[in-house]
Amino acid sequence: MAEKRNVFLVGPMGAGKSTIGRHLAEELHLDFFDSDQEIERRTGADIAWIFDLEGEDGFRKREEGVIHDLTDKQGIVLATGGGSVVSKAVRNRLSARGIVVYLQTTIDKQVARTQRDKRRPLLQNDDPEAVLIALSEERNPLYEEVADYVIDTDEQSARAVANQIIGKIGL
Ligand SMILES: Nc1ncnc2c1ncn2[C@@H]1O[C@H](COP(=O)(O)OP(=O)(O)O)[C@@H](O)[C@H]1O
Ligand SMILES: O=C(O)C1=C[C@@H](OP(=O)(O)O)[C@@H](O)[C@H](O)C1
Ligand SMILES: [Mg+2]
Repeated sequence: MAEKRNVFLVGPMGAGKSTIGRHLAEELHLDFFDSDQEIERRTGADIAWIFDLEGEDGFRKREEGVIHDLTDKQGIVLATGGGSVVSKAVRNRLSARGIVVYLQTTIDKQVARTQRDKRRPLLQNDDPEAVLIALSEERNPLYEEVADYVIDTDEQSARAVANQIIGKIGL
């Protein structure tokens, strides 16, 4: 049987990777994974607690390991965490193992979509917008580097974005 393709979603916090990924997997009849959820499942600890105990470096090591393991699979949609692409090993692994889709959005939408959710430790401070701007300067070139496709998520519902991805990637 022909190898089943994987779809990997990358992009910043609030781009909609976790939400759109779920819809995409449902539509394509693929299994859905989320690297943050998988880290929490394996450790039995939430992301904020891991950041507290192990720092961002500890979290990144776990994230890299989880993404490496999940990308061994075939026929999955994987929503990655927004910072995972900082690792070159992660970027290489995603490129080698599936179709990489960069979900793009504006800083304003990121702020609006993440402000009520206390689960993102990097945004629990006085000026989350400034953090998102700084991260975008560092990471947007990396999302672009690794992406096979770039999709704007600003003006459409999560389900509509999932359908647009399906149209573009031709799965
Ligand atoms: N296209 C969209 N339009 C409106 N709201 C969205 C869209 N995509 C995601 N959201 C909402 O934004 C929030 C963050 O989405 P999430 O999937 O967690 O993003 P990410 O995983 O990229 O950080 C959630 O409340 C989700 O329902
Ligand atoms: O951008 C980041 O560094 C992070 C993004 C989060 O995932 P989402 O991109 O799904 O919000 C999560 O992995 C963690 O809070 C760190
Ligand atoms: Mg997510």
